[in-house]
Amino acid sequence: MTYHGGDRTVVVSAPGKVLLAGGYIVLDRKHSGLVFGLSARIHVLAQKIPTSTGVHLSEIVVQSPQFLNANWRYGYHLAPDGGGIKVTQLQSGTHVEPNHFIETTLNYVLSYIAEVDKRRASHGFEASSLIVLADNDYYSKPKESSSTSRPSSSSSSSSSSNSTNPHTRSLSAPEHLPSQTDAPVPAPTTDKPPRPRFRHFGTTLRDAHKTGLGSSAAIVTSLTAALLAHYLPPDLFDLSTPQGKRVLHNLAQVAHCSAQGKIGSGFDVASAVYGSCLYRRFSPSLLSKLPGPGEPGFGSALAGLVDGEEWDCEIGKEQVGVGLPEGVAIRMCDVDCGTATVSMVKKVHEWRDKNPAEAAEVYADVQKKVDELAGVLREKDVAGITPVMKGVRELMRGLGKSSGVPIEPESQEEMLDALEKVEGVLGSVVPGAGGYDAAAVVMRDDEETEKRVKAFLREWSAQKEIRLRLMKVKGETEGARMEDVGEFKLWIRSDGPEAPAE
Ligand SMILES: Nc1ncnc2c1ncn2[C@@H]1O[C@H](COP(=O)(O)OP(=O)(O)O)[C@@H](O)[C@H]1O
Ligand SMILES: C[C@@](O)(CCOP(=O)(O)OP(=O)(O)O)CC(=O)O
Repeated sequence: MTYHGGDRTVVVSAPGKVLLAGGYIVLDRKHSGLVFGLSARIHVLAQKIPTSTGVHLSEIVVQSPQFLNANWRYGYHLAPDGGGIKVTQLQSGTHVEPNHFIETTLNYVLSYIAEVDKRRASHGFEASSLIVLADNDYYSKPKESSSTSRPSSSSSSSSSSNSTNPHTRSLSAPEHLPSQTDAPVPAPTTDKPPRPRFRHFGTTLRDAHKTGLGSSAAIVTSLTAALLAHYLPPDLFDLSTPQGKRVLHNLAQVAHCSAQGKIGSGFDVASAVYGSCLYRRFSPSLLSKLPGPGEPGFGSALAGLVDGEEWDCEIGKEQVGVGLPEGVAIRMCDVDCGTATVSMVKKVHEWRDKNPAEAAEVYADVQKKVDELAGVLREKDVAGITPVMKGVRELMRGLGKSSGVPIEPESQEEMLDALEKVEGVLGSVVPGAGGYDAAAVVMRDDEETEKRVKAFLREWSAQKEIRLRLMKVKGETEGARMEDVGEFKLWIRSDGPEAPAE
């Protein structure tokens, strides 16, 4: 007999991140970093896959309909000796590349659920479908040729009754509706099609061009929350409560760290859950004793850790305040270049270990600027933003020079100096680890400033033969949240029960 813990249809979203100040120092628990959530979110819709009477389907299907070949099917079993629930990717027909972040998240979250919801028998997971929908800014625009060869929602679903709804117009629906790859190529039209909310990128995920907004943290967080909200009854998981957020944070951190190889400070998962904050990391030793998925004792050790009191990270929401000063926005510039965060971190750490006294001094100076920047933003001191941000840039440039790491490389320095002269721009930085791939701009939130910044970036791109663009995404303070299921009707299975909104 299968236990139904709720199996509700839910949609949860989590925001992307920008580490405005505190890169590198935030890896050390002595210090903290100022992180903002972003308006670009990754949404996960969780729903039941109905089966005929008497048939038991043990399958969890995850689909990312904005990409080619992005359907992952998993079987699952209870591992011996308390090893938790272990999933195995099922292959049928075309080879589907594994998705390490999704698979790891399923192992951790299903094991946690099986452990805390004792009423759920060992095989008590009803089959479910999870659909991932990422806001368009997470990836660079596909080239024109590829975008016209893919069915964009506006064409593929223009005959649907929902065609006037921008949320449902964006894509053909995933597998249970006509398949993306088989959908007809839209007839050429002279009208510019409306911009879909969730566009098809015309590539596999591996070939997609990420813009560095923190896709893995946002997907791990929203997938974790969707699974918890789908399978657990509300008395065991409620995202609107501090306890619900705590469980989500701890579980998503553990899963993300494991998938990522335990290298990050976790600021990206923290902001995916809580939104903007002054973040102090947890002690890395917290995770050191946890067995891996499937290993003896994994299930209970995981639940003990997630629900336990040892978490020493600090999420300073009050240090950041309720939002940015009126009329000021954080915007992101995609520089269309990659940066290797991991090797940069390694090199900075090598330098720090060889020069402990100098490094401690620089780290302390950066920390001062992090606190000052949080302070001017919190106090809505618009005039204070420019000098503090200049100070952040200077220190990060210095850290880069000392350690031999291109944190603010010359090409970025030159560009940011020129950008800061544009009227309405209050400050800029290379966010996070820095490098060549992005710039964050704090600017006046009005059309004229946006036009001037876009014109500047166009001109600079032409002059330097690079591709720089202002993304739509803006800094925002809210973290993970339940979404209105009604807005995602196109992706709700027509063969399943119409679900309550939340
Ligand atoms: N839309 C998506 N659907 C499914 N998986 C995704 C999606 N976006 C990101 N991922 C997962 O996250 C991984 C990217 O993580 P990573 O390289 O750390 O990038 P980021 O810096 O954006 O977090 C992908 O390989 C994939 O496993
Ligand atoms: C160096 C860091 O402190 C900041 C890196 O920030 P980014 O925003 O550059 O990160 P990725 O998008 O994952 O590359 C490492 C960390 O804190 O995890």
